[in-house]
Order: sequence, then structure tokens, then C-alpha cells
Amino acid sequence: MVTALSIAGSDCSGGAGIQADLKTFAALGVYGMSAITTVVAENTQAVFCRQDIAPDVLAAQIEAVLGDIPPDAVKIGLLPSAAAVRTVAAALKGTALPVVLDPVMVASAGQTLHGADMLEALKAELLPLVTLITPNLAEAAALSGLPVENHLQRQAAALKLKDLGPRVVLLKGGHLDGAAEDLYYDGEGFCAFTSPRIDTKNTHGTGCTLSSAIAAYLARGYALAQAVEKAKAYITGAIANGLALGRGAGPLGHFYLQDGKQEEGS
Ligand SMILES: Nc1ncnc2c1ncn2[C@@H]1O[C@H](COP(=O)(O)OP(=O)(O)O)[C@@H](O)[C@H]1O
Ligand SMILES: Cc1ncc(COP(=O)(O)OP(=O)(O)O)c(N)n1
Repeated sequence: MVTALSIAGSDCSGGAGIQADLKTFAALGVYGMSAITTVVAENTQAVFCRQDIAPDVLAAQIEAVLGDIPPDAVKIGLLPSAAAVRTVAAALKGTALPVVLDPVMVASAGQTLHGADMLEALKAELLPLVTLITPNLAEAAALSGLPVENHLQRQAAALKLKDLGPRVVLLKGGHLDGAAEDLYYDGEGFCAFTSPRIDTKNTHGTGCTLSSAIAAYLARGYALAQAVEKAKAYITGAIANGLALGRGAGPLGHFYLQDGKQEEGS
């Protein structure tokens, strides 16, 4: 059985965070496990409050998984503090696992999801350990300190992020106008993974879903660029099959592949 671990926050409304990751793993035929970093009270409209998990309990969750059911890949989502970043970095150092990092900072509803000390720790201690980082436009600007308003600026930001240590940078374009173009940079060259923009308000959890789908495909043995290509196809379908639940940005539809359609190559 192919396995993957998500280290991320809990979204009680089920659209983002650990809940989105586990649904994605299941939809893609991967046995999912979780280490929860923080419990967020949120829904399709707003974030209300959060309770961060103590670093020793976070470390114990990761150790419990790694020591018994070693995952084939790891996805990291919301890390609420520098202490959480350091805990995860210490737990993963020396494991040689493929690690996908979604550097979550702000919920689509607008609220910041981390403490002020998180950003510097993420850059210094975690980015050198990860295989692939998937910032959205705002996250890329915050991490690189560069503007990302046009294509050339986004390329420059990707170069700067690559210098911080990940093997590959995938700068997501979900918040661009026009096509949803994600820029992929592996240190040798750029390529774009692009889909038409889907006109919907139900986009809660798009970043979580894309990064966990990439982790699932890496766990299944796909090479990096191919894992991103397949994950992009999965997220596009999940957005197209989004669910009109709640009064705000509704969640994605994760199980559309099982509605009589088979995933190619599975
Ligand atoms: N309306 C949309 N139509 C098609 N693809 C989208 C849409 N919104 C986001 N995406 C895609 O979803 C993925 C997540 O991107 P993004 O929304 O930028 O992340 P985040 O949730 O972290 O802000 C990317 O592959 C992006 O291109
Ligand atoms: C617990 C938790 N983790 C992450 C997010 C952010 O999710 P993301 O997929 O990046 O995007 P939005 O749905 O917020 O656009 C979250 N809200 N909660």
C-alpha cells in the first residue's frame, strides 16, 4: 500500500487543511496519515480562532507515524509558529523522504494563520529540506521579498525562492487574472502548468489539495514534473466539481474520479 503523511492544520469545516489532504490521498489511492499542527475554527466564510498544538505533541505525532508506518511522501501545510517549523524540520532531517511544502500564510477569507516569527524560521530551517514548495502569489512575495505582478517578476521570485533550498519551486497562479498558470522552476529552466480559469466561488482548499495531490503522486512513484502535471489535472477537476456548501467559498469535489470515471494510468 502506498502511504503519505500530512503535517498540517485542522479545518473543522472540512474544506482545507488535514481534512482536504486526507480526502485527496484517498481519492488518489494513497493511505493517508496526519500530524496536526494547529486546530482552526473556520468555515467557508471566516476564521474565528485557533489553538496551536504543543511542539512536543506535534513531534510525538510525527515520530509515532515515522516509527511504525514510514510514509512514501510527506506534505506540509499550515505551520503556525517558529516552534512548529523547528519541530517539523528536526523530525524530517535525514529522512530522505519526498517533501512537498505548501507555505500557508493567509486563509482565502483573509485572516493570517500564523505567528510573526514563522516566516524567518521557515526560510532558514525548512526550505533547505524540502523537495518542492508551492507558494501562491502572496506567499511568494512574502518569502522572496520581491513583487510578483508580471511574468518576469514571478520568474525572478522563483529564482530567489530556489536559492533558499528547495529542489523545485511551483509558483501558483490561482489568484492571477485569466488562465490559472502555475510556474515550475527546477534550477535548470521554467515551464508552466496551465488550465483555463473556472468561474466559481467554491475554491476553499485549492492550495491544500494541489500540494497533497503532488505528494500523493510522488508517493506513487511519479517523477516531480509528472507528479505536478497529474496533480494539476486533479485540482482542475476538483474545482470543476466544487460543492455549493456553506455561505462563502465552498469546498472542492474530491471523488469525481470515482463517479464511473477511471484515472488514466491507475
Ligand atoms: N478558478 C480557478 N480555476 C482553475 N484553477 C484554479 C482556480 N483557482 C485556483 N486554481 C488552481 O488551484 C491551485 C491552487 O492555487 P491557488 O489558489 O493560487 O492557491 P492557494 O489556495 O494557496 O491560494 C493552482 O493549481 C491554481 O492554478
Ligand atoms: C487549517 C487550514 N490550513 C490551510 C488553509 C488554507 O488553505 P488553502 O488551500 O491554502 O487556501 P484557501 O482555501 O484558504 O484559499 C486553511 N484555510 N485552513
